[in-house]
Amino acid sequence: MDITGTNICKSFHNKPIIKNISISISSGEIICLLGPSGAGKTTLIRLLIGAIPADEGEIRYGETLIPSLKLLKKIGFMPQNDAIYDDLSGKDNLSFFAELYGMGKKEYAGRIEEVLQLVDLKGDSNKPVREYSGGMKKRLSLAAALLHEPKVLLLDEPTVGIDPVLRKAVWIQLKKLKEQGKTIIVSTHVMDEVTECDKAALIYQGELIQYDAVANLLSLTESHKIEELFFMAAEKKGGEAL
Ligand SMILES: Nc1ncnc2c1ncn2[C@@H]1O[C@H](COP(=O)(O)OP(=O)(O)OP(=O)(O)O)[C@@H](O)[C@H]1O
Repeated sequence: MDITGTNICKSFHNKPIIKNISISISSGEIICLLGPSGAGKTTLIRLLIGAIPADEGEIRYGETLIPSLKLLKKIGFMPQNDAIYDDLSGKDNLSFFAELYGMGKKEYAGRIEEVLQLVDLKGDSNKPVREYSGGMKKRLSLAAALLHEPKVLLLDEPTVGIDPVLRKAVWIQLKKLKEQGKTIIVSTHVMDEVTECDKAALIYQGELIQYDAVANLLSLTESHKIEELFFMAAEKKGGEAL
């Protein structure tokens, strides 16, 4: 499902946080929203799922305007701070989310096993989440976002706080999901992760400073490092890049 944002603006307390961003994401692509802390990535994701309204502009999934109750079932969202319950087991957390998504018990029992397998948590699914490591919690959150087989996945910093081996495992899973035709939007401030994506949207101080295929973006740099594009943006604006 293609996603199109047109002239999106959002302010908090009269301070512009998202400044006239237009972006098109084609079905089946993995794109990353890359930018330093405070650039506006989480705010843009919240706008893209319809969790907060834009002050100006519009967002459409296909032809449908966001927010839309009908679309909610097609969207999987993984927040930055894992929204899972420590006292419940991994499996009980997933049952809870399945009920929230309005899935029937018969439907979700099998699906829970599938997503647990996908994130490699089958062996630990009966343990309470308080006994999980940070990486296991991230993987459980990813499983929760996938339960209802959404067409579009928005993941807010899915690899923050997890070690490089698990980070790689998350990316392998995301690529498998892309192969299944899912559209995936991932926010990150880890510049290296950009090479895992088809396209990168570089967000700096609430503006979309570049949006292109990763190879094209790298060709704009001398160092072949994406940081350089932020340094150039900072120089223009007299601010700090990272
Ligand atoms: N609900 C809110 N009310 C007021 N200000 C907010 C709100 N949400 C975000 N902001 C502000 O908007 C700016 C962008 O925040 P946002 O969380 O979108 O950045 P980010 O790029 O996701 O950062 P990080 O990488 O640290 O998560 C910050 O200055 C933040 O304080």
